[in-house]
Amino acid sequence: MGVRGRGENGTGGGDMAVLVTGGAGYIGSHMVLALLDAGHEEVVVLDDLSTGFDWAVPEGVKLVVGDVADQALVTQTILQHRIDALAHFAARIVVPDSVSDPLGYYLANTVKTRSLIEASVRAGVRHVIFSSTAAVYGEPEVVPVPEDLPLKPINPYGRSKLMSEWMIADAAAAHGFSYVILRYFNVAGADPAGRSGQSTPNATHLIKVATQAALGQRERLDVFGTDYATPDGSCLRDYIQVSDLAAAHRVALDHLRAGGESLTLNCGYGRGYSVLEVIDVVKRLSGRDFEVRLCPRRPGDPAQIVAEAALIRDRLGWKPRHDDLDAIVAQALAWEQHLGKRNRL
Ligand SMILES: NC(=O)c1ccc[n+]([C@@H]2O[C@H](COP(=O)([O-])OP(=O)(O)OC[C@H]3O[C@@H](n4cnc5c(N)ncnc54)[C@H](O)[C@@H]3O)[C@@H](O)[C@H]2O)c1
Ligand SMILES: O=c1ccn([C@@H]2O[C@H](COP(=O)(O)OP(=O)(O)O[C@H]3O[C@H](CO)[C@@H](O)[C@H](O)[C@H]3O)[C@@H](O)[C@H]2O)c(=O)[nH]1
Repeated sequence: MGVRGRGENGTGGGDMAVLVTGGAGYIGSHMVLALLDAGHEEVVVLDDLSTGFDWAVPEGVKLVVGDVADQALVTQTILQHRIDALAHFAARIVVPDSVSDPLGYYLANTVKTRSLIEASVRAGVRHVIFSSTAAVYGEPEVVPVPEDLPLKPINPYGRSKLMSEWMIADAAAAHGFSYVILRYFNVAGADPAGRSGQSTPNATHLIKVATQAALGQRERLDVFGTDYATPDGSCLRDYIQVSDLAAAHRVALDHLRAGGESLTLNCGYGRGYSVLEVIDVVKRLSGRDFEVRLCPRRPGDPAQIVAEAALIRDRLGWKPRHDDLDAIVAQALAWEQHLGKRNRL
């Protein structure tokens, strides 16, 4: 372990590079933009394009198309591009899918992460940033949820991510790399400059689905459950804007490269909105009154999940700049319109 090398076609210069797995996807593409905007030019994306898009990777950024579990490819990429840090976004991400296909999720999110971490550590990666999720808390007894609450995920997706968290912490202790595990709450919105957004055609995320309904791309919106123990009976979520989340990764990278300690941090704003509140905002901002159907609960959904959001500000000095549901929904609507035009071309 710990042997570094350099391939014949290295990125060059003294700077080390970041490997972003899943960088052609929604959140990963925003991290690539955040790194470029901050002047980190040495970024390499590894993505199998299963849910991502090659056009989401900015020009000039190297895209390696392949699987994170392909250890030969990972090793070659790390050595060739002098990678010292790994930001691991690649995963399957849909909670109800994980309930119907748990083995697929444990393979994609746990087994493949094990393979990636092994290859990365062997090739000399020093720092790991891992995309975890609020789903590791399950149905929390305390809201807002602090990081040290007992972890009791209630769906295979959350368990697949929690196992990876444990694996990364154990491997870091044994092999001497440092890590930041970021537990995202509900990620939404788009790059305010319109360079990227949530582009998966069959995405299941509430704000995406609601904006598609508002723009006439879906017949209606189904609300999954109105009998929860919440103020209006629908589920409460803490929606974090995607560029704010990307900025959290950037400061996490700076922290680790400066020799900072390993951390596990919530990424949210600390305030919950109900499904019905979100729908109202989408209707108001779009000016469209689409059909909303009240449906039974969806399997695997916790009633409410809101971040205790102080630790990341304290430890990383992270300051959100887009904590505003109206702005998040407006960005999502603008991105959906952009995609609509793009698809008609
Ligand atoms: N979107 C959210 O609200 C949310 C919340 C919490 C955590 N997360 C986590 O954030 C990360 C990114 O999610 P996203 O919303 O950007 O999803 P996404 O589907 O847009 O991005 C995932 C990317 O990973 C790629 N990928 C998947 N499996 C791969 C593999 N085996 N090898 C190489 N590439 C692979 C896909 O092609 C895609 O580009 C995931 O780890 C997810 O669990 C997302
Ligand atoms: O058409 C829809 C879509 C969603 N919802 C509800 O809206 C809420 C949010 O759902 P969704 O946007 O699908 O996100 P979550 O299931 O909360 O999961 C997201 O947020 C988690 C962190 O909280 C991440 O781990 C997951 O990857 C990410 O998909 C839930 O109550 C859903 O039941 C609806 O009522 N109708």
